[in-house]
Amino acid sequence: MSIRVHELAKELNFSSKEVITRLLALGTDVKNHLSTVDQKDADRLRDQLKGKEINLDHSERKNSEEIKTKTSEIGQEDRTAEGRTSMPRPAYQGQPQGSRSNQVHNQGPRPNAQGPSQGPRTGTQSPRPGYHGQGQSQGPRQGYQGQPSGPRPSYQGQPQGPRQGYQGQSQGPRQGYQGQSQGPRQGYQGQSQGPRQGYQGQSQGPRQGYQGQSQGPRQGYQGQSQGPRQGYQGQSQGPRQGYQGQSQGPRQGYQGQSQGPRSSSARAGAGIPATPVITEQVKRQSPASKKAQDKAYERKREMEKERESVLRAPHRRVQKQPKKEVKDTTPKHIVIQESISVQDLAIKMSRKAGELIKHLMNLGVMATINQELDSETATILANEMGVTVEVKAEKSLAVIEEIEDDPKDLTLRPPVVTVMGHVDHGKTSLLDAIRTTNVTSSEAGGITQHIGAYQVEIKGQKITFLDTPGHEAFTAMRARGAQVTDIAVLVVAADDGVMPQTVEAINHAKAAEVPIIVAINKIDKENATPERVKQELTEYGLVVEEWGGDTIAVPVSAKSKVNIEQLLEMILLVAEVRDLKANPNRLAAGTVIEAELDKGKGPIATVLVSKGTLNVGDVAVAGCAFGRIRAMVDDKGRRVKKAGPSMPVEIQGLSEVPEAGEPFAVVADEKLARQITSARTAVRKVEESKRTVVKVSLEDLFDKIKEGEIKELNIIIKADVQGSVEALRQSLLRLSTDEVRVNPIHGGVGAINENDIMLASASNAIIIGFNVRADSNMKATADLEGVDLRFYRVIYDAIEDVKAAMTGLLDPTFKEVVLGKAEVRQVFKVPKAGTVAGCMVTEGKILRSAKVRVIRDGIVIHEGEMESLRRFKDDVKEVLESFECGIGIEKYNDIKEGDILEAFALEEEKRTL
Ligand SMILES: Nc1nc2c(ncn2[C@@H]2O[C@H](COP(=O)(O)OP(=O)(O)OP(=O)(O)O)[C@@H](O)[C@H]2O)c(=O)[nH]1
Repeated sequence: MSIRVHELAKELNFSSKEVITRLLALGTDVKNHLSTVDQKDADRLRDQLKGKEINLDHSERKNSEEIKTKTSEIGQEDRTAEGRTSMPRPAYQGQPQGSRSNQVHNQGPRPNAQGPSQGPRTGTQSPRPGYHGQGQSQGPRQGYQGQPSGPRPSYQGQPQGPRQGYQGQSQGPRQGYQGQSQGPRQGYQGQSQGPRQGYQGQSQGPRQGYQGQSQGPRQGYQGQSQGPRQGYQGQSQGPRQGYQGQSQGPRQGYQGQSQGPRSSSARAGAGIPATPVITEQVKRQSPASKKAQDKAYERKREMEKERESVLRAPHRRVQKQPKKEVKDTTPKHIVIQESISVQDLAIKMSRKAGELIKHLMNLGVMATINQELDSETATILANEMGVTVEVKAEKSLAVIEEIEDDPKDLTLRPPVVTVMGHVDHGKTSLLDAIRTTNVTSSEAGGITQHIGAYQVEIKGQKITFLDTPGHEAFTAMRARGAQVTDIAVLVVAADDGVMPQTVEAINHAKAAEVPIIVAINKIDKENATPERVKQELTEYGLVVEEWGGDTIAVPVSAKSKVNIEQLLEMILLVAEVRDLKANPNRLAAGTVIEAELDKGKGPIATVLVSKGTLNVGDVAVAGCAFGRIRAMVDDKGRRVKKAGPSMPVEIQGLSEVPEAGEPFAVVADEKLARQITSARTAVRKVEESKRTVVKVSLEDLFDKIKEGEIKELNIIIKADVQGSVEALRQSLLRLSTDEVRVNPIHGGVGAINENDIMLASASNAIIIGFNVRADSNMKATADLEGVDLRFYRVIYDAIEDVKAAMTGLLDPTFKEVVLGKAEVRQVFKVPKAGTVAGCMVTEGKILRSAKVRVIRDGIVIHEGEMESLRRFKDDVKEVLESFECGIGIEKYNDIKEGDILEAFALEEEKRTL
């Protein structure tokens, strides 16, 4: 009856592998655990193992010394076909005497086994895995080697306890162990002197693995070697891997009496185990060995702790280091553009925005996180914080680069005309007359649309008229940087002559360096005196041709449509002289004339093409708006697909409503358009935050002159009477020097109005008010536009200030601060006290201590001290807005109802130069 290997193994309480080995040793052919073994072979194995079992039982009750004996006996019974067994063992040679894997004293023929081996083997002689020999081992040790007479992987020496890998005086050949084995074995060589793999007992040649008394460098164990070793070394002095008993060389792992440096744990003396790994075997060890082992264990623990702390220490340092590095990595140098927000700067500097704001406060700048800082402020701030700054003006996307056209590509384009003039002089009528008297038959029947501009054709040539008459719109557009007008038509009613707004218009056109054609209108009227108009015009630098000048003046009647064509011809003539040209074959660019949000069409904008040709389908950018042009309509309401230079068209397709006066341009694609508009939005934000920056002021005039920024000081003079305007103008003109020319671009009678501010803004001028005021709205506008307003009551003061500013000596020690305004509602004559004005405080507050100024129709008629301030019958120190009060002015009684009393104080001001 046969039995399967695994069943037999189970029965014998062995592993299948072991059973297979044993069966093979018995000559039974088995391959694996499923192989069948016949009854006879199984019995043979059973018989063989019977004795061993007895021994095993017995050995469990013995101490290690006995165990050794038992194992020897077991070895005789040949559990592993090695030692004294008669079974062949692979790789064994010589006379093995030491313990080997599971076999001691085996004598049987083994494959390659020759001679009595004494070297170390895998395992020991004790009933421990891998232990054999006479090592006097007392405790379980791994890799321990006392004074082994044979080399073993790991442990060698005088083992006292059962150890893994221990080999005492083993004599049998073992795997990896070579005691005094003399027979040729694989891996083992007892007293062999030749090179061996694995153990070599007393060999002297180079060996791999163990070497008994070898002195050469060895891998693995070396008995008395003296060289450096890896692992434990018994008495060895040579280099070894694994354990070495009394080694003196540097070793890796455990070293018995070694004196050399060791990595990992080290044990003193021979036979002290490195680690108590095999707990089962601890039971068997003697008290002495136990004590020694405990000691060793404790010591090892200590060493491990030490080692751990050493390992941790640098780790901790490594963890801390990055923190330090984070601080150190704060940039020391940054590159910024011309402006940067506090937040962005903080990010660039790797600092907190709050920190920057704090520093800014220390520098006297109150800023929010989103506030844009100019490069100068940002540089000062960063320097304060130890960071150097490089300002790199990157090419801004916000500005579409101007492409210079080749002169040969340029062709004549129609002139763009703006009609200006005084109120009611007939501007609108003239524009209508021109539009309706349009001479082209081809356009007859076309419904004229008001899209902000229109074109007329005369003698085959076109003229573009901007629909919004007046210099206000013209200047407002200029203030936005758009100068679309080529020629100004100045309408002067022949029956009225040159009026204040006529003068304004002349000055605005001159400031823009736009040629003027005078249309003397209403000549149909009986009281029309065109000659007087021509006469008056000369006073403003416009001398008509017939009087030897270069100003073209055409007498017209808008109402009767007289001389309209002649006017148009004159416009063409001037245009011809100006040689107005553009390149039609390029991407279009121009200006937004008007824009609105149409309920049906969305954002619509009338644009005037200045160069190139605009096509439906083009992607256009207008200010901060962009989009693909869906449709275009001309001034006659016709759908068009193209619009060349000087042609006004209404376009649809923009993302939002752009502002009038903003430039527009066609770009390559929507992506670029999007980039440009987002850059412009950013720029706009910056500009908004910089709005308060004064363009030119008397305070910084000297600096700007010095820096060469200003070569011309533009001044607008507003005075109570024309005589004062003239007097101031002449005096200021005389201040011109080689470095800077004083240029009074406009002078007029009356209060400072929005047009003055717009002109000043567009022309970078300052405004001098002589005996006139600007209302609070105008002041706010001036502040917004960055226009410097100056008020004087003495011409000499005004002259002196400008002079001082030009020479860098301006000393505005006192600055006037308007405290409040009161409107005179009633005037009382009080005996002895004089005239008292019953007022309503309309703005701010009136202080008793303040100075007071009497303004009538925007003109300052008196300035003096306040004599009394009363609420009902009580004297008070101040009266707030919306309260009534009585004001008496020192030595002044000419107060009238409707006058404005302005309370002001003079505050000392530090010079800013
Ligand atoms: N007799 C006569 N009257 C004219 C002539 N041109 C305009 N008018 C009249 O003058 C008045 C003012 O004309 P507008 O065209 O409104 O003048 P404006 O300059 O546009 O006026 P504002 O829009 O207020 O600035 C109207 O009543 C017109 O009829 C003209 O050539 N002859």
